[in-house]
Amino acid sequence: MTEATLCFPLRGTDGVTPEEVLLIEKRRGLGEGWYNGPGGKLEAEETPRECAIRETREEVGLEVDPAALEKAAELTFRLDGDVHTVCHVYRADRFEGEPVTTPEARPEWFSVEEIPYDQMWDDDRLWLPGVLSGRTVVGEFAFEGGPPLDEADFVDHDLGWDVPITDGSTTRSRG
Ligand SMILES: COc1nc(N)nc2c1ncn2[C@H]1C[C@H](O)[C@@H](COP(=O)(O)OP(=O)(O)OP(=O)(O)O)O1
Repeated sequence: MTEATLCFPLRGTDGVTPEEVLLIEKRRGLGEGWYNGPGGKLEAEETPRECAIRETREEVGLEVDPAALEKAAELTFRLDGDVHTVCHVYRADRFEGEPVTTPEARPEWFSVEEIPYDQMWDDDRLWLPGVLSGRTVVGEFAFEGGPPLDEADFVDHDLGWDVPITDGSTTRSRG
């Protein structure tokens, strides 16, 4: 089982819903060629928050303000019945720097009204709109026909909205 993060930097957050979200076109690894948030796998001894901040720095060069990093979702992705990845999802409305392309990712700002769901993981259209509107969600998603996960079929899901979510690792003692 892999533990991973996603971070969604937001612009224009004066109202309830932000105007824009920074996505990356993933240039290598799982989900290559699709849009997603910056993110990746937890390293040894790293908390999910530390991972989200590090991955956003490494993938697009933005320095997220830790005080503005808000956990929005905890998503479990199953492949052929087994837990494949637990993913901690964050919103961030304060950060420094301008996004840059790196070997891992090409960043692009999108209006929240024009997110390219047809070029993203199949599950994203089910939870990302709620996350961008400030809600919390715990979700479980079933894929079949892998590995790899990004060649499997999305077959089922279960979502719990507006629930309290913890901000620690699901498998490690440090939070
Ligand atoms: C199954 O549905 C998924 N949906 C979304 N939106 N994101 C997903 C899904 N499954 C995995 N992810 C995310 C979780 C991670 O942020 C990335 C995969 O990261 P990767 O395996 O490339 O991890 P890195 O640490 O960046 O890679 P390196 O090992 O190359 O450093 O996808």
